[in-house]
Amino acid sequence: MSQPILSARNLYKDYGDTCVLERLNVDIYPGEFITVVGASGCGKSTFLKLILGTEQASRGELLMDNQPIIHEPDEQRGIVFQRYSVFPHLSALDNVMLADELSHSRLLGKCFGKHRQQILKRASDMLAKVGLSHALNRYPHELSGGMQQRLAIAQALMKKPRVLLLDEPFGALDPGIRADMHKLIHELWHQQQLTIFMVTHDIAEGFKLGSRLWVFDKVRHDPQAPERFGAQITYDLSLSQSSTLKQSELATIQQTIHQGEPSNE
Ligand SMILES: Nc1ncnc2c1ncn2[C@@H]1O[C@H](COP(=O)(O)OP(=O)(O)OP(=O)(O)O)[C@@H](O)[C@H]1O
Repeated sequence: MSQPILSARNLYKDYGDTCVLERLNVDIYPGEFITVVGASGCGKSTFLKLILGTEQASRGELLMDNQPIIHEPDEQRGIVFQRYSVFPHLSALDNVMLADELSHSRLLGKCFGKHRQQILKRASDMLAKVGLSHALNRYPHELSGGMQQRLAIAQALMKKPRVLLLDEPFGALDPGIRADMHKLIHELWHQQQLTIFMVTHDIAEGFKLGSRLWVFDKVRHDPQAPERFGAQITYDLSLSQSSTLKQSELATIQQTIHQGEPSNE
């Protein structure tokens, strides 16, 4: 088996006195598609931020290629949020070109001549890959929700990241559009040989898309001090074996995800 691309070793994340994540010990291998579910506020986005490098572990280690992860975002890690991943004042094409232009010309953020032509070609190809060839010059507010997420994915992939982080990327989309996005993300996963983490509130989406599904939940509770203990990975399922999942386990996972939400009864 290949070496892990990422490893958590006794990883904790606290905010002040609140423990959000505790004692995570896990290896992630190149090419895995990990879907992450869990109750609201249990620390799913925090885990993505630790991988992205915008947050740091409070204790323990997060390793990438067996080295401590770099504590700032870099080209190896791309992220797409549910909303607001793209710049509203730039056209689709300019949004996708921006990171490359900035890395060639930090001062101006604009390239000229041959460099610009190369970046333009790559950006157009990337937008074609996500099905946005017809919308190169449109601004984000002129795009539908699904198109905006396609744009955000194109932008994140321009730097050829090895790890793609998706924080509820399809949560705001209609079901039909979601199905199209599922197809797209699966194609890109294979084509670009990505390792993907995707947070979702939709367990069916988690099972459908992932090669591995994690459930985050607290295993220890202190009623006097709810902030004392953080979430751990309580289920780590290889989805090729998901058929062996018992109905009772599925019900438990569903309960875990929806705990704390108002009931409809
Ligand atoms: N910068 C921060 N400072 C202090 N507390 C924070 C910060 N970021 C997150 N938290 C807290 O950490 C906990 C986990 O937040 P996080 O956003 O990771 O949860 P989540 O599982 O992604 O939730 P949701 O499903 O609702 O998006 C929450 O209690 C949140 O209030």
